[in-house]
Amino acid sequence: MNSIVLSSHDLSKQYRDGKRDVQVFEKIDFELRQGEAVAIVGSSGSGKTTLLNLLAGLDKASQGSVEIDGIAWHSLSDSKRSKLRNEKLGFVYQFHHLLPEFSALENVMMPLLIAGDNTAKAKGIATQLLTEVGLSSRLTHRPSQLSGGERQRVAIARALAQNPACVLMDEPTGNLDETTSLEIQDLILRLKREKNMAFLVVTHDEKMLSWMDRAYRLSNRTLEKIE
Ligand SMILES: Nc1ncnc2c1ncn2[C@@H]1O[C@H](COP(=O)(O)OP(=O)(O)OP(=O)(O)O)[C@@H](O)[C@H]1O
Repeated sequence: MNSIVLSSHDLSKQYRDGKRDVQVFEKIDFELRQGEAVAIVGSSGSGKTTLLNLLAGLDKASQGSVEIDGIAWHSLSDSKRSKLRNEKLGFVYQFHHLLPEFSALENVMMPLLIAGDNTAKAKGIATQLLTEVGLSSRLTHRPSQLSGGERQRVAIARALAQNPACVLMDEPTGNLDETTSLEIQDLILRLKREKNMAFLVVTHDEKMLSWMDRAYRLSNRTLEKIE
């Protein structure tokens, strides 16, 4: 069986709201293995973003722990946590946050340059990734010159730049039409198959559930498996 990339144990989160504590969720046990695509759905305010941030080590749990490749986020210093996050995780959000003044190629090169690769190496890897997502003819286009689906594919290529074990996606098809959503679906399925990458997708799009390996609903402060 493929190894576990991301897991949570007894994970609880509460926020202090004025004088009272608001429990978002409690005692969540979760596992994501290499090569799996797993979805989490839930109504607005159910805690999906909070959970994603905890899994990514971007926020601290109230109780319980999250492990990435067997290492607990809370056992690391801030700098080691950032380093591990950059190495192991890729992020794709609905509003992809591409840098508007840079080309598709430069946007994908950026995390590699920040990680210390030289320009030639970063350019080579970014060109290959953009080719893999079907954008070899769009390398020099800026985000404003690309369609919504093309921008999302640039964001996916950028998330893959450091060959992460796991890609976390928040509403990856949220602002896309049906045809473009299907293209993103095909791309995720291919990357899963060819690179054995794990995908965790937070979505409102219930259509995505049909092609996921597993799906959960965040509701009543717990994660319920959707059968
Ligand atoms: N920093 C915070 N302080 C206090 N309460 C918070 C904070 N962040 C989130 N919450 C509350 O926690 C709950 C879960 O929020 P969260 O953003 O995780 O939900 P969500 O499922 O991602 O919602 P949506 O689908 O609308 O984005 C909400 O009730 C929200 O108001």
